[in-house]
Amino acid sequence: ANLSTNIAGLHLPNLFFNASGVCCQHEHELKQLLESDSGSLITKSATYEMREGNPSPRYVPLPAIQSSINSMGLPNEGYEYYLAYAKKYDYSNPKPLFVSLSGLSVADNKKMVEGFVAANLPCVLEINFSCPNVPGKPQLGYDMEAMESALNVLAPIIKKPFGIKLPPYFDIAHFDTAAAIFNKFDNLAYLTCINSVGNGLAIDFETETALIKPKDGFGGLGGLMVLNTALANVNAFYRRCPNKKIIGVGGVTSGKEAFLHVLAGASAVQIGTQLKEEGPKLFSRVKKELEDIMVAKGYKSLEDFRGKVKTL
Ligand SMILES: C=Cc1c(C(=O)O)[nH]c(=O)[nH]c1=O
Repeated sequence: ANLSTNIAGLHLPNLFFNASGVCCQHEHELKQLLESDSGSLITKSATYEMREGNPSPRYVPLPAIQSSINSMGLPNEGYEYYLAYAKKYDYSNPKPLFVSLSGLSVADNKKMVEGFVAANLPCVLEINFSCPNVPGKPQLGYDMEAMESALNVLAPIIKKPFGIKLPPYFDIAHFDTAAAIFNKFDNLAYLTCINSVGNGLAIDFETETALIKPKDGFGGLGGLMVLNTALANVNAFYRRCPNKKIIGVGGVTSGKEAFLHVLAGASAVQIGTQLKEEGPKLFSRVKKELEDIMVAKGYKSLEDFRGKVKTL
């Protein structure tokens, strides 16, 4: 079975990679991804300046439901660290490099994008419109006008194919409005759906206390509990944006959920919570699981079933 795929004009040897934020803030973590069975890798969302992020505990697994809650607060080494990494990356490596940028303002995103464009590197830029955990900063992904004006600034500067990281939407009208905006930008080559489901609250029954420290315990939800919201967002934009690819993320713990993401329309699949809990050896497991599923169902490539979810 062939698990290869193409995003933004680049070939990925297999469709799996990390969700931005997991196993990708520091070079040694990115090296682990390079040495794993992932098909690609993406860096932790960068801000213009380095950030420590929110106070801990700020990530907690919810093992009973194979999920997690986080309010990391955008800890990262600052965009120049990731620009330096992208400059010395070996692009003869079969794994393409994706770089995530999450500026605290459009001006910051513009400065970071200009830095990468000036360097003229083969890496793919992904603009994160959906960080739910920066206190006092409403996420761009839920402000349609702000998202469109940010794209009007950034898309012409980037020129090359790029992607955006989207929050989950929960209303058909929002899928319609957002897709209409995205379809205005030809070099917006792909959409990554979904970021964590924002501002959930996990409470410990025994101690009667919130599990994470930032924001009174409010944080982004990930893992199996967000799978069906993720599948809906992948399929909603797959149907509405025929000229764009969709990267599916949310709830992938095994080959089975990855299969469902491709059935919903995903061209690549990212893994966050399960990668955080299991480590990069996860990629060997889910690859094998998906290959076995495809053989059992008689599919030879992802194209044989991508987007072919049936309705009643
Ligand atoms: C980039 C910040 C993000 C963070 C974070 O650093 O808190 N957590 C998420 O679940 N999604 C994000 O996009």
